[in-house]
Amino acid sequence: MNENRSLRVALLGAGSVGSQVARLLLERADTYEVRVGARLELVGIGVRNLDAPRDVDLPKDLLTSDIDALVDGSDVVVELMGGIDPARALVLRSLERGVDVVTANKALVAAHGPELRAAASASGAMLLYEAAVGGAIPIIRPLDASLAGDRVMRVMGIVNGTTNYILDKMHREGATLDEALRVATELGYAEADPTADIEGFDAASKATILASLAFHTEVPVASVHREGITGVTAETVAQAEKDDQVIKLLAICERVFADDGSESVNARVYPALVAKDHPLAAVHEAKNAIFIEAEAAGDLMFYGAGAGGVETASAVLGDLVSLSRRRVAGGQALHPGVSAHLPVAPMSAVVTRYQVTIDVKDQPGVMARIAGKFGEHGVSMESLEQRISDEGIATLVVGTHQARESLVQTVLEQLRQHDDVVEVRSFIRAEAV
Ligand SMILES: NC(=O)c1ccc[n+]([C@@H]2O[C@H](COP(=O)([O-])OP(=O)(O)OC[C@H]3O[C@@H](n4cnc5c(N)ncnc54)[C@H](O)[C@@H]3O)[C@@H](O)[C@H]2O)c1
Ligand SMILES: N[C@@H](CCO)C(=O)O
Ligand code: NA
Repeated sequence: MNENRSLRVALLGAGSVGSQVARLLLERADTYEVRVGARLELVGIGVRNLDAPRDVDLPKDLLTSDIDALVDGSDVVVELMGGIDPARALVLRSLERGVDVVTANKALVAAHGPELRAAASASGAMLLYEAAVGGAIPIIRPLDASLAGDRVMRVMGIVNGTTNYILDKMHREGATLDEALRVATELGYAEADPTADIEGFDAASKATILASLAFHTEVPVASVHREGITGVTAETVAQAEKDDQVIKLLAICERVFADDGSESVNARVYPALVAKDHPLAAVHEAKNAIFIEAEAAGDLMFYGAGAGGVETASAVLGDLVSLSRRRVAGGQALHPGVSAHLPVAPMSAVVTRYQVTIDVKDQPGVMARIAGKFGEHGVSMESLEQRISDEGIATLVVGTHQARESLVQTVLEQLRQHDDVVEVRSFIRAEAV
């Protein structure tokens, strides 16, 4: 901070989120000065193309394509470019120089969190990333600070706005995935490459961040089991509707206990069935909702805008005000390292419920033989229903009680080879039914 009590803020990226951060930072400069005790002076906005059309009219003299010079002449960097390169190098260089950083870049934090935190700890700089998970919803700080004295057992919820928007439109309006994705992109919810959303990479990055904070351990993004929503068809949606259920892309992070009492953690992302009367089913459009189960606190629920430029800008600005206050007060930045070294349990060790839809040859005794396959492997069935019978083919829907993933996968493999089976049509986990 200089003698005039101002902090030089460099903004990198002026897309959906960045342009809103710039607008609010300029409009609210006087308010923030009072809140922080120093002026947050936007010294430049790093962009790729000075003349690109933008959602917001930004002062031309603030735009620059010389990002290195901008970063090197700042006290705080707000990284809203997205992607790994050059974001990683810019953030790392800033932290190494003792420059505080705010980012919304979950891909970066998930893949390089330990490296970035180490650089911040070494120089005393601060790294905040509230916007990286749940958009506007405060979720990073509650996990990192408010629940620091508790023992979190499970974190579960909807953490990707784009896929929630798409699935919601498929259920409520019969939209196709492609149509709904186009609108979600226009609304500024999707990633620059929307494959990250629909294939579950974005949610997996968020699951890594949530699990690492919740369990104080390192959960590499590569260890997160990931399934996206491209396999969710109009037929799966219609079947869920018939059963008063909806399909939601869920991220689940939990402690897993083996029979010998040893503890590990698991983080996973997949589309799952949710009962229509469960609160998650009422999460529409690009909203997110995250449930935390903690030993002392019990059940907590966080809900709000999970994506969107201006909504996400709120979380970015919250971080900016917060770290600037600390800078003004002269406080030391704290980046607690990993305090538990828990192994990551593979997907095969997970226990949950399942729904399997199987086309079988419609002949005497077939239901009993299919049921027998589940029983043989210790997978207990909750329901077995014959849905349709047409031209000698019957469609069976099997719902299981809690079962281990490895056992269910073995049953599926054997069913695919079974003489009675024409096709295993779909397989989905039932998480909140
Ligand atoms: N959009 C959301 O709802 C949302 C919510 C939470 C977090 N985020 C995260 O925020 C970040 C920004 O997202 P966005 O939606 O604003 O993206 P965006 O694609 O709308 O904007 C990114 C901007 O950065 C610019 N940029 C990219 N690389 C650059 C480079 N090398 N040099 C200069 N400029 C460069 C792009 O030209 C673009 O204008 C991403 O990390 C994203 O994951 C977005
Ligand atoms: N593309 C992301 C942005 C918010 O992180 C989403 O749809 O959730
Ligand atoms: Na958030």
